[in-house]
Amino acid sequence: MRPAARVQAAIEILDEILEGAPAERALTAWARRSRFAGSKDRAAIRDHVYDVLRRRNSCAQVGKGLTGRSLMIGLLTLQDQDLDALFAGDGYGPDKLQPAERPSDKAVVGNDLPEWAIPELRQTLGEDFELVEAKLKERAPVILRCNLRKTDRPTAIETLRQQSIETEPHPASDTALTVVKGARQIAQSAAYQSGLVELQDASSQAAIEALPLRNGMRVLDYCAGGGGKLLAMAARVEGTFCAHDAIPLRMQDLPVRAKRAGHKAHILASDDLNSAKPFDLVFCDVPCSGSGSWRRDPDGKWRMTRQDFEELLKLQAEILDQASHLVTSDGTLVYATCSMCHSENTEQVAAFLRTHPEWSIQAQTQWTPLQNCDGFFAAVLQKL
Ligand SMILES: C[S@@+](CC[C@H](N)C(=O)[O-])C[C@H]1O[C@@H](n2cnc3c(N)ncnc32)[C@H](O)[C@@H]1O
Repeated sequence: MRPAARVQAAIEILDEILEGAPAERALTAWARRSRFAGSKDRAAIRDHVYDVLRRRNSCAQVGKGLTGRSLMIGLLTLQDQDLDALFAGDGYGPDKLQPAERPSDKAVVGNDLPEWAIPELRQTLGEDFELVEAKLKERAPVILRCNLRKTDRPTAIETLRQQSIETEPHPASDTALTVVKGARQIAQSAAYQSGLVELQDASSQAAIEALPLRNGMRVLDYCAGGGGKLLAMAARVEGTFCAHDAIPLRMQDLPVRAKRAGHKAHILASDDLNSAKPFDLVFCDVPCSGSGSWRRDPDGKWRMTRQDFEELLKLQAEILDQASHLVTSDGTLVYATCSMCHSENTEQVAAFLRTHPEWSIQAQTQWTPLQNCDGFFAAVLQKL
């Protein structure tokens, strides 16, 4: 496909997203009905769509409208691309640019955040708010976790290099590697397929590294999902690792991932929890706004409403309370989110402590993209 045809494809996909389709679904549906497109075309179109979603307000402002076409005019202007060459009206490219569509001044006012999130983020980030907001417009780096059960970081770097994937150590965690070349080869590489490395952001790895894990512990990942946090914990110590999720289907890949990594994960249904022995550590990676990972999932940023957010806050408090009953009398409860919103993090922990005076905070950490990682929050709570 020529660059202009890729732009036209992005316009059509963005129109579907604006009508309510989730971005991933719209991209997949387009790829299915466009068998002529190769993997490079699909990747380029995806980049256009995600670049727009990261800066939707700015693109709409410069492109003077909230349609796929205006957003792409805005994006390409912000990227200093030759608009007339791309909107030439030939082949499979978009129609010629009309005089009224000429973009407005590139100087953008305002930000690329939903209204409800602005006070939340300001409260957490203080004077870093503008810097973090600017970072959220960028593409996120690809980060790997080297699996300490199978390798160490220098060996993983060398093994990946032999497979044409260049990485460098990430300062946030002793297991984290930033991919600087060859990101698209990772899933097919022997290093990934044999479980030497996993995809995981550096802040999640740093949060796991800071936990008081010891050999022999019984650990429960209460909101396990795909099991990323469970696998990262199991790589660090010998113990019994159990996984639970309110939607068990979300854990369907976990057994295969655990096997690849050389661990065992015991899947527990909600009913099993009632009769389970207490756990030394319960990790709650609760459902959240995802504001810390809006670089990776910018669609999520525009989908959540204030009402959704308030419902999430209630659910988070319920999960924290339920999970606290599953911990041994001297055990550890970890509350984590991939959010930078005040109400989801420190406020949520403070509210829990007010109603559960038998718990105290051992550590509470907020990561932000200014540390070259996704925003993430973890509070380690100990029973008194
Ligand atoms: C942030 S995701 C977990 C991601 C996962 N820990 C990982 O590292 O891949 C939150 C998970 O919580 C689950 N969840 C939602 N409500 C829950 C509840 N009441 N109890 C337990 N899990 C719940 C969701 O199904 C979702 O998989």
